[in-house]
Formats: sequence, structure tokens, C-alpha cells
Amino acid sequence: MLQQVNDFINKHQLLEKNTKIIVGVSGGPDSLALLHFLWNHRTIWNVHIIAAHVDHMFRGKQSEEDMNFVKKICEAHDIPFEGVQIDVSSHQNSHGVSAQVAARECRFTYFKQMMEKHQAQYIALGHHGDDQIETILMRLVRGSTWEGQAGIKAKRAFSNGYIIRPFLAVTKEMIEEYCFKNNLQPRIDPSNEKATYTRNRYRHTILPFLKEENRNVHERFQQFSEALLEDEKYLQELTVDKMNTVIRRIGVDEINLKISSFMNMPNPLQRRGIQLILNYLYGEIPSTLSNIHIESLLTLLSGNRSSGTLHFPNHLRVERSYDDCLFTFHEMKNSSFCFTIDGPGQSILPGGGVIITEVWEHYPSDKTGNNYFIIDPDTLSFPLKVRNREIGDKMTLKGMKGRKKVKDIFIDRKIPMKDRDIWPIIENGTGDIIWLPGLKKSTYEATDRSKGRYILLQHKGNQRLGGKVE
Ligand SMILES: Nc1ncnc2c1ncn2[C@@H]1O[C@H](COP(=O)(O)OP(=O)(O)OP(=O)(O)O)[C@@H](O)[C@H]1O
Repeated sequence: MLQQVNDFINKHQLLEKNTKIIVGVSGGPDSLALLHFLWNHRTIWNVHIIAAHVDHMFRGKQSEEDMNFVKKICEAHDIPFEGVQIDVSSHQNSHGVSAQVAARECRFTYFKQMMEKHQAQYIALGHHGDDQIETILMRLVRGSTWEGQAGIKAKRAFSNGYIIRPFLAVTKEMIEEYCFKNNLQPRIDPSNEKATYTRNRYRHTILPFLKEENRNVHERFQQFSEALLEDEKYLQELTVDKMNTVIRRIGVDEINLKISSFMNMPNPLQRRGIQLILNYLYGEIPSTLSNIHIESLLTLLSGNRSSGTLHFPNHLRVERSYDDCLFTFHEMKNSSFCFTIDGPGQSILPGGGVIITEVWEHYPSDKTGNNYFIIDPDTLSFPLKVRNREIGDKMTLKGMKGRKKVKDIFIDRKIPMKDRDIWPIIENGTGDIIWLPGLKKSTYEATDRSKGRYILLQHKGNQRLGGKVE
């Protein structure tokens, strides 16, 4: 294993001599082995190693013990240690993301802080070849960008340096053997054992099959990933050249696109071109940006309508006017909005969320919670109005007597001011508020479950697919 990792580090120029590396150590086998490996090579490469651990506070005492475990190992070997406890659950609640995404976001913020604090060039993570296989397969199945389908990158820019993953060259089995040989006794995260997460389903069903076909299948996937990234890099270069002829940058937060010239570009470059604009404007693409946004944008650009506006996450607006398409973060003079839902389909919301409208032939009994609203078409019909708040808005809440002020609901749920102005409010034809997506339902939701037809509204706000992301 040592040879494979060394070769991989050299081939990808993962490390430079005389640098500092923060190692993300969870206390599990992969990162503990990585810490051990890098620590033992520190004099050869002349690098400084600092171990960093994040206690996500998911498992109370147990996760605190993980932190103490890593700390003790570091103390025993004189390895500089940094640790932090972060209340990930409250980050999850305030950002409306899955627990895993919240944990990752908190972890990466901390890694960034540590890199800045120590002026480190690298953060090393313990992802390995099996993680790579799972990631690529999951992204193929779920759908992802071309670059996303290349899986986990061995080296990518991050903060003031790079994220590096030297263990992509080896398998989990090799790491376990390494731990055993070096008498490392990692802590095992019980959630890794549950086959409930998508990744674990791949791990337990598909991986054994692939490994039986080819025990070095991880090398094939790694090669595939590298080839794809190489092709992608070339296509990206072509895209940049072409895009420079069809866009005009107006400051750092606005870009204008000449639609007819853009539509003359080959399809593979068009998609990448859109991605390029979004990367440029966002810096980091928000997790709430989905394929639906990209598809809607392509429809706006290729359609016959000479004007139209789309609202993307984090207040990015896309406005078509004849042959020009403006991407801008500048505030609209009047930030109010109002549009209708006339039937099944998807409506993009200001702020980047989506309302999906579907017709069901039976009562969708598993669609519970405030992100769903079920309509009995006999009592409530299209069009529905989607608008932002107005002074004095009130609604009759499901299961409660009297009417409640929308303003008080926002306050109770600690919705930030900036979000209140763009929070969607769904109204029926007679001007009653029927639903505050993600927050509250009114008494207008269908109660009779015996009908043969229902309309289901689904709100996808700041949500994102779960599963391990690197
Ligand atoms: N709580 C944490 N603190 C510091 N680094 C972490 C933490 N969790 C994960 N990492 C880093 O991210 C890598 C990937 O995380 P993930 O949870 O996917 O790991 P894993 O496959 O369970 O690995 P490990 O065996 O190291 O726990 C880890 O190998 C480690 O380098």
C-alpha cells in the first residue's frame, strides 16, 4: 500500500516539499491511517502535519469521545492537534439541509479556518478508492454534471491551498490491513454500519459484485475519473474561448449574454458555458441550485418568448430581453413578485426554490409535513397565486382556531428578514392564504381521503439530496 500511495502522490503532484498539511481526522480507519502515513513521511517530504477534528455533536458523549480519542493519539505522538465542537443540528435547521450536508459544510468551514490560521497549503482527507467507485456510480445513477461524474478529485483548489486525497489509490481493505499492521485501533462510527444511507446500499450490494469481477476495479474507476477530468479540462478551455466572445462582464455580479451567438455554440459547450457563468457569479455554487434551474434557463434562451425572468438561489436573477440575457445579483427596483400556478408542472421561486405541482389519482398519504400541500380539486381549483408577503397577511392554520399573522409565523420560525420578502405565499382564487411552503398549512388542505383525484403541491426549498459527499 505504501508504494501505491507514494506513486499516486508523485503522479498527481499532490504535495510540495516544505509545506504544511492539515489532516482531517475523524478517528475512523481511513483518516487515522492517513494521519499515520503522512506523519511517518513528514521528514522525507519535509512537511508539517497538523491533525484537525470536528465533533459534529450528533451522538452526544460518544462523539465527544471520538474527539478525545484523536486528541490523545496526537498527544501521545506529539502531533499538533486542533479540535472543535460544532452544533451541526442547529446549522441544519437554520439552513434547511440534510444532516450530512450540514456536517460537511461545518467541517469544511472549519478546515478553511484552520488552513488560514496555520498558513497551511493542504488539507488531506481519507477518501479512498472504494469511496471513488461509490461516488461515481451514485452520481451516474442520480444524475450529475460531467465533472461530477468523474467523482472525487485527488487534488482540488480549496481556501488558500488544496484539498488532497492520497488514499484514492488504495482500497478500504488495504487501509484496514495497514491499520492492523501498524496497530492502529480506529473508532468506528455506528452510522457507517447502517445500510440506510444511499452510499451504504451501493457499498453492500454493488461493490462486492464489482470486486469479484475485478479485484482492482478501483484502479479502473480512478483511471476513468482521470480521463474524464482530462477531457473535461479540454472542453472547458474551448468553452472559455467561445464564451468570451458571447458574454460581457458588467462588474463582479452581472453578466450579459448574447443569446443568438450563444445558441450557435455546440451543445456541449453551451451547457458548460452556463455552468461557467454560474461559477463566476456565485463563486461557490449553492446546494439549492439544481438541474431544474439549468433546464429552465435553457428553455428561456431557446424559446420564442422575447422576455422572461427566472429567480435562482441566493437572489440571482436571470432576465431575458430580446437577444440579451442578463444574469444579475442587483436588487430589482421592486422586489415583489406575483405569478400563478395554472396546472401540473414546476414553478421556480425567487430565492431558488421550486413548487412542483402534480395530479394524483389517490390521496398522497405519505406526503406529510409543511413542504407538501394536498388539494381536493372539488373545493379548491386553479389558478393558484404565488406571491410574496404583504402587510397584514393572515392565515387560518390547520388544527388551530382563529387566524394567525404571517409575520408572527416568520418570527416564530426565526426566518431571517431578507428571506421573508421572498418567501412564497400560496393563495386561492378568493385571496385566502392556503399555504406557507415549508412553514405552515391552512385549513384548506384536503381532508376527505375518498376522492379519486388530488392535486399535490411540493415545495423544494433549501433541500438537497443526502448521501455522503466529499
Ligand atoms: N469529524 C471529522 N473531523 C475531521 N475530519 C473528518 C471528520 N469526518 C470526516 N473527516 C475527513 O473526511 C474524510 C471522509 O469522511 P467520511 O465521513 O466520508 O469518512 P469515512 O469513510 O468514514 O472515513 P474515516 O474512516 O476516516 O472516518 C475522512 O477520511 C476524514 O479525512
